[in-house]
Parts: sequence; structure tokens; C-alpha cells
Amino acid sequence: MTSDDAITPDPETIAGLERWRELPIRQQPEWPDAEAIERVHRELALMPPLVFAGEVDRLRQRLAQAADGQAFLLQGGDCAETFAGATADNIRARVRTLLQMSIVLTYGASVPVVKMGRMAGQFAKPRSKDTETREGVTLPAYRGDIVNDYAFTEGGRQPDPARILRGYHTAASTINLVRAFTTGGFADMREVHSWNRGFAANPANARYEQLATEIDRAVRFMEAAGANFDELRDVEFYVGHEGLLMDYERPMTRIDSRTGLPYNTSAHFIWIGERTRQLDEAHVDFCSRIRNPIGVKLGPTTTPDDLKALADKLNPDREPGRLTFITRMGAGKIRAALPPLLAAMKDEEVKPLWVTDPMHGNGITSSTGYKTRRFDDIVDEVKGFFEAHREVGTHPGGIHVELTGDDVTECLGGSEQIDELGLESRYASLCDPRLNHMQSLELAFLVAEELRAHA
Ligand SMILES: O=C[C@H](O)[C@H](O)COP(=O)(O)O
Ligand SMILES: C=C(OP(=O)(O)O)C(=O)O
Repeated sequence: MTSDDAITPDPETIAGLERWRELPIRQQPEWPDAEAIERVHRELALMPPLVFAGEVDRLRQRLAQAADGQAFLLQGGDCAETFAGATADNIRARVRTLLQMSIVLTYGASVPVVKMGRMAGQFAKPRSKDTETREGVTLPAYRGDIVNDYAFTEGGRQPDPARILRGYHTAASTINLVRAFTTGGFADMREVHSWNRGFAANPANARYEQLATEIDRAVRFMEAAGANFDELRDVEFYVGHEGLLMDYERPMTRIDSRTGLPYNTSAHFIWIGERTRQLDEAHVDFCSRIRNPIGVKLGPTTTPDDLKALADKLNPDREPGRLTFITRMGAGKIRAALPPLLAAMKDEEVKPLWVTDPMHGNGITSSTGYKTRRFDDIVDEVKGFFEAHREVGTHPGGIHVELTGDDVTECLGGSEQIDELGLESRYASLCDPRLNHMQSLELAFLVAEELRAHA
């Protein structure tokens, strides 16, 4: 379609995109210079989109299949991406880890996996407190690299609008490399062994190697029998992040010339956090007006009425694949809190996609002062998620995890048995603790077993 035959958007659609400005809003920084932020808005609004609306539509179809029990969503990446961390090595390690997890799930549970990085835009963080105090000094909390610096200095913690543009460029180079990896041969299923290269030898890797050997043998057999695996060279890979910082999300939202409808072109998938999912506030209103599939994080206090109201607001036409509920209840609560929510949506003709985030309800602080999570709690929440779906008769549709491809020591336990003293050796996250490569693979094997049992 040329710009001449672009569909003209309805003026009400355009006006609706500004409605959030009149509503209560949470978790936004106090920018020191109103003019500077306006300049950034104007500049960002002219930058090329990072994703194409047609890809967003295809993802919606894939998520509809997952909601229907025909596929499974794997969503993972850093808690908080950083500008310095957007290196080729880091991005490759994360993509490889997700590909490995996905092959474990596909092969282990015979289910197509929708692959999505918590990547290329996961730069803004909601915080429990607006400030942080260290040794008697109080400064604004770190809100992610797109807002301020982690360095605990007055200048560092000052929100800086120029960071939004750097966030855009970092997201652009990240998504560029992700696309190169996933469509340039790196993600070819015949490379299953090579994805494991470079990661330290450990029991999860050894189990993976065994599985890769089986896949290799099956692929060689099928090729000998005439199957053409060249078609499986490229993989679909999507990106998503929390749609938190409105000064980034709004300028990245554009009108699709094919349909005249608004798409947030900063990512395929946008989710609303547990702290900003109030029905009559800015984030829910804004997300209700964009075409991207929307996720909502749900903590243990969510009620069936909250769910119904969110579904009415975010998916009034009950479009398949439009709405994903990402539950993050905590291992001790999920078995009581989730079944009534599943039951409340069970009779809907078009069901939401149910995804478990076993990370955010299981945060603890170690005696040595690190934010951490126990691998056992994460596993227990995943098991509770499958149990709840079995009890109610609904589809467990996906998993959302904070992970890295690196060998960090941020979560306790796993077969490497990271203990409290071990945390400090390679703790790199600037916000919440992530699963390392081995813990991620271990979790994938567990999910594959649960999925197989559920089938
Ligand atoms: O990633 C999620 C939140 O941003 C994070 O859990 C908030 O952490 P805080 O409680 O240290 O602010
Ligand atoms: C803040 C996050 O999660 P939640 O909204 O579930 O706390 C997150 O996923 O980074």
C-alpha cells in the first residue's frame, strides 16, 4: 500500500490516544525539564517503527492458538535490560537460551512454541518506593536505563529525557540482531548442538545434549526420507516489554496505513504491570486503544470481578489472542488464588491466554542483602499453575520468566545449588534476580514434563 492509498484514521481514534493524559497515572518519573520531554516526543514520533503491524497481527493469531491449547508461549529475558548490556554476546546468549528452552518444550511436549523475548524495550521499571536511601542519603529510585542511571549519585538518579532516545536506538539495534539471528540460519533446528556450545558443562546441559542428539538423528532420518528442513531454517521470534513509560509508548504508537488503526510499534506485545493495571487509569485506557496483543500481570489479590472488568475494557469484542493474563501469585498462594480466576473466565466463548510468571510473587531478600528467589519456589509455582488448570479444566498456555543466557548467581538453588553466600559471586541484575542458563534449561525440562502430563 502506498502512502497515497493509506486509510485515513477516524478522528476519535486519534483523540482517544491522548485520553490517558487526563487520567490518574502511576510509576512515571518527574522529568526536570518539560520542554525537553516535549522535544523528545516530537523526535521519537518521527523515528521508524521497530515492528510492522502485520507481524503484530500474526502474533495475535499465534496467541489465540496458545489460548486454545494448540501452542505454548515462552516469554523470557532480563528483568531490566540495560544500555551497556545490549552487546552481541549478551543478546546471542539470551536468544540461544530461549531457542534451547523452546526446543526442549517442542520436542518434550510435542507442542508448537511461540517464542518471545522480554527484550528490545524492557528498559523501564516500576518500583515499590519512589526513593532509595543508602547510608543516610536519599535519592530517586532507579527506574530503568530509559529514565535514569543506576549509579547512586544525585546526577545519576536525575531522570534524563535524552535516555528515551537512547532507549529507542538500543532497542532498534537489539531487535536488528535478534532478527538476524532468527532468520539468518543461527536458529536453524539443525544447529541444536551448536546452541549449547560455550555454556559451562553441567547436568542440565548434559540432558540437553542428549535431547539434541535425538533431534539430530530424527532430522537426519527425515532428510534421508526426503523431508526438506530448509523451510525450518527461520523461526518466528517476537519481542515484548512492560508498556510502562508513557513518554516512550505514546510516541512509538502509530497509525497503520493498511487499516487506519493504532499500533504500538515499539514491540509486538505489550503488558500492563501489576502496579498499573487499575481499570480507570492511564495504562489500561491507553492499552485498550492499541491493536497489539495485551498482557496484564495479576497478583494474588485479583478478584474474578477485576478480571471481567479488564476483559470488558481491553477486549470488548472478545477477539481471539488479544488478551493474555499473566499470573504471578507466589508459590504459597497460587493453588488457592488461581482456580477461582480460571473458573470466572472458563465459560467465555473466547478465552484469554493464561501464562504463569513464577518469578514476581516469589521475591525474598537473602540474609546477605541480595534480592533473590528460590528456584524451588519458582518450580512450585509452575506446578501450582498446572494443577490449577487441571482442577478447573482450562489450558495452561505459557510461561513468562526473567532469565539470562549468562552464568549469573542471582536465584538460589537449582542443581548447581547456589546458596546465600554464592549469590555475590556473579550477581549482575540491576533490579530483580534472573534464572541463569542452567536454571532456565532445568525449568524448561520441568515445564515440558508438566505439559506432557497435561496433554
Ligand atoms: O521487576 C519488577 C519490579 O520492578 C521490582 O520487583 C520492583 O522492585 P522493588 O520492590 O525493589 O522496587
Ligand atoms: C514489574 C514486573 O512484574 P509485575 O508487574 O508482575 O510486578 C516485571 O515483570 O518486570
